[in-house]
Amino acid sequence: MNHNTRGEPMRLLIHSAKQIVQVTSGREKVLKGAQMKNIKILHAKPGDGLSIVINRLGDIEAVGFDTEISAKFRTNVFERRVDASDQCVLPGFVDAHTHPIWAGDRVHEFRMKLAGASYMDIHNAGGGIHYTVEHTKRASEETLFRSLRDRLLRMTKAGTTVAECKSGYGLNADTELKMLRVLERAKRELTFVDISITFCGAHAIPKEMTEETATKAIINDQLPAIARAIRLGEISVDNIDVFCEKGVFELESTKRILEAGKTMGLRVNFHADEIYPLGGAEMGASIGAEVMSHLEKISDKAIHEMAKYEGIAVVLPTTAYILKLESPPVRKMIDANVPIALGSDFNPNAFCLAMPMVMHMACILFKMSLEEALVASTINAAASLGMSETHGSIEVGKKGDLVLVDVPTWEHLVYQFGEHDHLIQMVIKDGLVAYDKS
Ligand SMILES: N=CN[C@@H](CCC(=O)O)C(=O)O
Ligand SMILES: [Zn+2]
Repeated sequence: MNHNTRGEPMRLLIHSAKQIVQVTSGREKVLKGAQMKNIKILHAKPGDGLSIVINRLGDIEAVGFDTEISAKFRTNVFERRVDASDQCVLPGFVDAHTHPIWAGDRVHEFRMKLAGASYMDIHNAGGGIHYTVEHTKRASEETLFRSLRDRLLRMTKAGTTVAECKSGYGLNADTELKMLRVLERAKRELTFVDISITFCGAHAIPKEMTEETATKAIINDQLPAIARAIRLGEISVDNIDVFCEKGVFELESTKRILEAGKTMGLRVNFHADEIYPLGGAEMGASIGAEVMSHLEKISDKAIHEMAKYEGIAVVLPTTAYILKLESPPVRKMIDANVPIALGSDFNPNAFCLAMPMVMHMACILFKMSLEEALVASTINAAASLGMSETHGSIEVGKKGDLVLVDVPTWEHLVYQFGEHDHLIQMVIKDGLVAYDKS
């Protein structure tokens, strides 16, 4: 308990829990290598459960046994008390990679893929991202906001309290700005989730352009328009992304766009080496990219380089599964001390919003351990967004973002595939109830 909080009203007391999965307890900002296996867990003692106190700023004030906490806080009034008997408490999940704002689903392409078409076949024939762009261009801001809110709420019900959210279905300044305004509105209005906003105008080459003209349009038209809107306080942008892939934005164009974003103060967080081993991650490492996603085809050299400067690898099991891609070499990356984070990659190609399912798939497809999958969905995912000082673990001083789960031990949330709706009882965001199953 911090000094001078004696007697102050507190926002929330959670008590009687049987496990608190803190993940970290020493203010670690990111975990790598063998550290990803060693998570911090508190266990209730016979007759003494576990408590968490959250103050009126929404920050964690104390974590400990019920008896200690009730003695320390005997003079404090709690705005709300939650009895977590028989429940395990985990940090809110951080989804490190999502494309949640778009109109026009692609269920027809799911059918085409089942019949044998590849992702790039569909993309090159004008479908895929291009199909979603056409629908997103025509959608109003209000329509986009409503569907975004609904998707984010569904994520939160599955335990997500922080999500990285990309634009990228505009491909021109007007529609990209429209998407970024909607994301900004969500960031300001929605209290159940924190959002890290990513500009992904380089998500595909518009049909009427070449790679070169599209690159110039992003650097000379979209980025300046975004910088202007940021200056006017209309939007905020945290990260810059490019779909760096053979036949989309290749190495040279990707580098130019990322460097232009970097000059604007954006964090570099881009799609690399997903389908073809283009060398995207080597290029990313050469410019010190904070984060690279996918990495199915990452080279050994890039793994080595990322480990040297602690570049974070965001791996995406839903996409690898749906597109039947070879898995990224996650074990090799962990052994080399590259910090790994997980994302749902929610998008019209990979319609999955639930981090418990992502963790399960990461264990099976990418051979991650349960602990590694949890670290990758909490502290490391927060680190990928530059937010791990405040999010991603249950520690005093951090944000009160929690998931309360009715399971014998926390591992059940990952083990019981697809059962998160049944198991998650409550999600807390900044000490307020964001979702209550009862
Ligand atoms: N690969 C590029 N971007 C997305 C897919 C976007 C889409 O197909 O609409 C991804 O991360 O998987
Ligand atoms: Zn993506």
